Amino acid sequence: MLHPLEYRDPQTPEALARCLHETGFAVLGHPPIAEQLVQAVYQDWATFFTSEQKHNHTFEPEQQSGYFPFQLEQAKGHTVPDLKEFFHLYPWTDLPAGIGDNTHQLFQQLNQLASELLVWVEQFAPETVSFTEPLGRMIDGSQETLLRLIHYPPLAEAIPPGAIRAAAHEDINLITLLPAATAMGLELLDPQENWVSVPCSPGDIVINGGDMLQMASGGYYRSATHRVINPEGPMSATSRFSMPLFLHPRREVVLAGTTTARAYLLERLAEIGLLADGRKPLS
Ligand SMILES: O=C(O)CCC(=O)C(=O)O
Ligand SMILES: [Fe+2]
Repeated sequence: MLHPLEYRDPQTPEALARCLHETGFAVLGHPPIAEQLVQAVYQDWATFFTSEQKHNHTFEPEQQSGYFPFQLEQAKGHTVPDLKEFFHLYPWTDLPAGIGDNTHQLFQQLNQLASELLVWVEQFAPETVSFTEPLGRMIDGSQETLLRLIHYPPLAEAIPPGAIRAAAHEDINLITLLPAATAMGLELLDPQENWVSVPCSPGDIVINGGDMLQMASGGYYRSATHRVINPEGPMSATSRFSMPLFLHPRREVVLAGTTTARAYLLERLAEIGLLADGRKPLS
């Protein structure tokens, strides 16, 4: 099911649409993104997460841009915080010192690839599915799209009960492009409710549909539930890095009916309490 679809294979546009319909997930092999670029970006951010300067970039709740520290404390209520720290980079976010142009290049290249994939997704949707504007264009010039650079540190000896690297969730946005992470751990909940491990060969890109695509397609495309599980054995002493690009439409784009992308996002953020206390991240 999750065999990589080859970017250049003429069957791939249709197969990608089918995967996003059936499972909400696909893996793209040999995409037009240089693996060296991905590795260079991982290197830069590994250095950032190691240095104490990261604390000078702590996010502002209003903007949701910047560094989100690892949350050691036991969270209130039912939620246990994920075992991760991360940085949210929007097109307008200032890069921390030491982060080079590679990160901007990767952002731009992934964004361009996403436009192409969205054209395929629209082209191979059934005629009964109509979008309010061409899907590929919804993300043009969007200031809401963000690259989330994530560091999952080695597991501590005592982790809070139930805490995992990333708890089961769906992404809010249209689609997500995820260059292969540095280690395994990503799992997808398939339509039969089984957790399936998502492969991550270096160079591949994992694609998943989000809630906005599900809504804009009247439910045709699935927003798949996924999570990142904790490693076992020697791997638990190692870090894992990943960097999903969450593609968001421009804020005024109408997703369905009269709901704009902005209104939908605010609704979702209010639901998860983000607007109230600014602690929870955006996906
Ligand atoms: O780290 C990963 O592989 C996935 C992360 C993820 O799903 C998210 O941040 O929304
Ligand atoms: Fe996610």
